[in-house]
Amino acid sequence: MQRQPVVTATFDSNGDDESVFPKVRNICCIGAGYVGGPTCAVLAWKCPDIKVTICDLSQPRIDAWNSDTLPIFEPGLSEIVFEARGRNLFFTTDVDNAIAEADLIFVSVNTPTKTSGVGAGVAADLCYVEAATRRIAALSRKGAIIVEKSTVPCRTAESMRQILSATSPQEGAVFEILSNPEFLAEGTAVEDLLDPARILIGALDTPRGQLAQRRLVEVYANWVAPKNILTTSLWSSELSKLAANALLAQRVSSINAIAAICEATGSNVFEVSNACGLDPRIGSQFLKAGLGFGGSCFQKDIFNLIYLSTSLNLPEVAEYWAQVLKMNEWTKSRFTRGVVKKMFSTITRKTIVCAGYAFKKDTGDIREAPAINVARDLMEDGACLRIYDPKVTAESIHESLKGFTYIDWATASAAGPWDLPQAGTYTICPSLDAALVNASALLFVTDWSEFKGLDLEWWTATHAKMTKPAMVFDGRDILNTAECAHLRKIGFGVEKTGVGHAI
Ligand SMILES: NC(=O)C1=CN([C@@H]2O[C@H](COP(=O)(O)OP(=O)(O)OC[C@H]3O[C@@H](n4cnc5c(N)ncnc54)[C@H](O)[C@@H]3O)[C@@H](O)[C@H]2O)C=CC1
Ligand SMILES: O=C(O)[C@H]1O[C@H](OP(=O)(O)OP(=O)(O)OC[C@H]2O[C@@H](n3ccc(=O)[nH]c3=O)[C@H](O)[C@@H]2O)[C@H](O)[C@@H](O)[C@@H]1O
Repeated sequence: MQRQPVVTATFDSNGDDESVFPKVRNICCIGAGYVGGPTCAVLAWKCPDIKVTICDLSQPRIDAWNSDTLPIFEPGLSEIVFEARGRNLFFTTDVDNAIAEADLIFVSVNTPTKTSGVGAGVAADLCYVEAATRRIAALSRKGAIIVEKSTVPCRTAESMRQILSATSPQEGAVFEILSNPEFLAEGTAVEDLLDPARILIGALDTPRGQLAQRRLVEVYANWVAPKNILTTSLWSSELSKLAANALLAQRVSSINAIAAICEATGSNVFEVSNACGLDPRIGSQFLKAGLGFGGSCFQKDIFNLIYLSTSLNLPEVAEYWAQVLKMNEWTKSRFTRGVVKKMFSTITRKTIVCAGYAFKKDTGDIREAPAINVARDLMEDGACLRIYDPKVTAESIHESLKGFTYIDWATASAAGPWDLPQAGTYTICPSLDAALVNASALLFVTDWSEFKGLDLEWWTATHAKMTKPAMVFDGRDILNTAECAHLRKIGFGVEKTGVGHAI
């Protein structure tokens, strides 16, 4: 029998019978990534009466979630997963069954920037959101509350609604779409989820939309204070997520622009940002100058905003946001240019240590990490790079440096200074101490806590084993003013991003 689409019944806004969406008991999360995994693990931990099934198409990812070594590193996450897993938290590749059973479905799939076709390089690729929506339409037996967790362009819920209306074969299935963007930051995901600054839930202003919104509010109310749960319209909620990331990224680009002025004028960007941040109208957060922002979202979400502005015929708005990205790219390359310049304008065959590779501390994620640009630029200039990061896997470093020659640690560590057969190579090192033997320069590229507060003895021993003149380039505010002075006394050349030499 041919399946008949149920067109109007699925979004009938007059049906405000509470039983349409009973209290949430069974949640499915599509996408077991950096957002879906931690978000729904915390939800399950906080709501033992709700069954939470996190599903993904990737078998290795689900296997890792079901193992002792989770696929992502987040402080505090494993304890939560180990406690809830098997009780009311489940990880599976059986996406279809999880959808069929659920009364609320989070869509937490990836929304990367398109790499080809219309909008290539700027527009969000919604193919994963659409595929998930079509799966829900096909399999949800009675309908469900569908929650956009992924970051999506404004009005994506409308496209999802049309797909559900046109393709759901289940007679009488009732769907409602909410927007509930995620604001967690990697490295502090568990903290952010347990004590969120706000939970944002957007819904249509219809009785059914409001009912669905109430159901999701009830879930969060298990651990989030009511004053921190914000309800808005669907479109405001979708746009708020893009706006929040754009505003945060803009602050980072703004302070990096000031950092360049500081270096040229002999001032100190950390003193400047402290002075500015004490004004409560400005605030102190997100004013740390450095190597530029990385991570999977800031760039992608600003591109998204640029594409939206352009398609709304607002070229000046698009240009404004494009400048934030331009400044970020310039910041990353400025750092590398500074390194080359200070090392007598040549780094060919010089051993340079890249301390950190993740886009920020407390994560193993390297998506859009400034370290990748730095590593590639330095190798193109002939450096023999030694990379050390406490959490990033060798596999992902290799993936990000395809096309460059890898030299294993045994070979690299046996070679003396300038002894490597080839310029422009990289090695992954077992520790920072080991990496520094015979190195010409140490670059702080990620703000790992273990790089901070290294004592005078350590620095003296390090200077002794490095090739002279030994240089330290601090791109992540690792060294304070007193430490910089101590290091110079020992004999290091020290350059800190955003800090000009006193005149
Ligand atoms: N990474 C972060 O810190 C944050 C990300 N976001 C947003 O959340 C969304 C997800 O981001 P991440 O978790 O970082 O991505 P991710 O790439 O780590 O995870 C997405 C997962 O979805 C799975 N998937 C894709 N299509 C599927 C389908 N049809 N059925 C089942 N599984 C499917 C993929 O296999 C992948 O494992 C994005 O829109 C992102 O912008 C929002 C806030 C923070
Ligand atoms: O949508 C997302 O993916 C998330 O993006 C960011 O979170 P995240 O990218 O994980 O990490 P951030 O702490 O925001 O740092 C982003 C980048 O900016 C850099 N940064 C941050 C702050 C600062 O002052 N200076 C600075 O250079 C960091 O080193 C890092 O490379 C936002 O902070 C989250 O609210 C949002 O949910």
